[in-house]
Amino acid sequence: MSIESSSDDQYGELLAWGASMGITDAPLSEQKTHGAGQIGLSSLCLGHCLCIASFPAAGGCVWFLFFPFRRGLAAMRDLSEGELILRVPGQALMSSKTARQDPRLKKILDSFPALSSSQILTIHLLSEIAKGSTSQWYAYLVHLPRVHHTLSYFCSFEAEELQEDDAICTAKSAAQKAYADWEAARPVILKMGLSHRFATLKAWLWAAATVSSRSLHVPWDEAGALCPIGDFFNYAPPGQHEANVVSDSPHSSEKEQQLDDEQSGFGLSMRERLRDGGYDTNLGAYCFYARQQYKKGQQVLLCYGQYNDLELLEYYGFLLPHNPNNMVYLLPPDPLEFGHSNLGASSQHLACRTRFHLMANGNPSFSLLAAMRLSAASPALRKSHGYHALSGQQLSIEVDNDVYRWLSEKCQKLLAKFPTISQEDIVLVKILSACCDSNGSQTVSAFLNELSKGRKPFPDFIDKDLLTYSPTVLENVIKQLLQMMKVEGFKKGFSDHTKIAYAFERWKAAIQWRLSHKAVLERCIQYSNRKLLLLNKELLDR
Ligand SMILES: C[S@@+](CC[C@H](N)C(=O)[O-])C[C@H]1O[C@@H](n2cnc3c(N)ncnc32)[C@H](O)[C@@H]1O
Repeated sequence: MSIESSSDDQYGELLAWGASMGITDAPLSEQKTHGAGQIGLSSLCLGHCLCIASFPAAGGCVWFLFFPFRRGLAAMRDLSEGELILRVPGQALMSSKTARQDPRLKKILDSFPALSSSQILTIHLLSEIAKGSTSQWYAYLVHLPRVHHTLSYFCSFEAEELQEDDAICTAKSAAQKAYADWEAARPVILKMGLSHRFATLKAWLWAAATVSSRSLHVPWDEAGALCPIGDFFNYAPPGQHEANVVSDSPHSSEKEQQLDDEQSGFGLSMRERLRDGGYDTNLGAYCFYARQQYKKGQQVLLCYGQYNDLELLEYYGFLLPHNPNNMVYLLPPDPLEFGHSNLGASSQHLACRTRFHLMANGNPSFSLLAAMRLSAASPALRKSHGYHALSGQQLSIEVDNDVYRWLSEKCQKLLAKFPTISQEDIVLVKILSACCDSNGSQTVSAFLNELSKGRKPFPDFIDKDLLTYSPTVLENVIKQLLQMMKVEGFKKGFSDHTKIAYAFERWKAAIQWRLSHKAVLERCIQYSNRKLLLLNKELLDR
């Protein structure tokens, strides 16, 4: 078993509370044999299929800072694909419905009709936490994570470190939206008479991020519901086994390209999307199914939906080492860029921007390729053979030549706009990881001390292989670290090692995000250049 099973002591009360609420991982047949009303046959709600466990968090964990482990659910025995593995009855969920079951909260909420569902759920969470041990969800609430690193937490420096305009804008908007939501919800929190600490922006950010990163879809409320125990499942992206993210091999056919496009777009099979489970109105419970076979001890994962890297960071505060659904949006060129008139060219580009993107493996999406081919074709060719492009076919070798040259140059230009190169990002991530992983706060402070004394050789705890990087790369990295030390938030937090370490984690996440963004552009350049070589050969052979 590559995991550490968490003792029943630590989660004993939660598991017993879960059983009393009817949460169970026992098979439905047992419930039938023993009759309804005896769902919790065992005194603990887990143990038949699942247990709470800690898994090594290498590569993907952002918020479990000083603990290189991530909590999740493990298989207690071999599980087969499609097996029902957990049921959480509706009465155990926290949603806007249960918010309105609290008569005091309902009365106040009724006088604030403009609040969104997410705001209501966030207020509900804060109000239950404020109740302490008298809350019916107390046993669950005490196990919620204390820290999140969703984009709403990013300060201006951290947002800018994403280095890409759309991403920076998304991060800043997330922080602004959280602030605006808090301002609008604060009168409700104050009217409820909760203590001042529950009305702070800090408390709001935490509660809103908890809702964002843990709520599951329910049919009756767009904010979803908090689902005790069910929200212990960590995430696996859809289509993980089909997509070959790291492969650099070009597509052998346009058909294959279309298939990839569909898998990473709207073409996921219903089965792929739904087999994880959802709220079952017949059973009156949230039901979870094994999405694949699991061996005893393996981590059981849940697909929360299809997200690119920025969305994972925005809603969940973490990044996957390889996300098959990552993408880089890219608007197709205007025909004018190829010296052709744009009369008669499609003007739908802005309307369906998301369909124009580079996929995680660097290949253009089906729609982007079709649009580039149409733009690169002469008006006459566009008119006579444009439909070929729309069905994924080449219009001519010359057109494809122009397309892939444009694409390669475009990606090079985009890469050149970034203030750092990938190698510098890699070194920075290594340094920040060393700061956060080894000795936690002590390491951070030792590191900052070394830096403030202007010592150029990296402190001992930093990976020695850093010295194999070119002096220019290292100089630039040191410049960035020193620049970061001047940032107001960091300066103030120097005495608080935990705060600094959290800030390092967010900074690291921003750098990792831009690294994976650049990696897609780099893969696209390689892909386009390989295509150009093949096309040139075809031209010569003609
Ligand atoms: C619904 S909770 C899952 C359970 C959570 N690990 C816990 O201990 O409560 C979602 C959060 O878990 C973490 N998480 C989930 N899947 C992850 C993954 N594949 N890699 C890294 N972190 C993940 C992220 O912090 C995310 O916001």
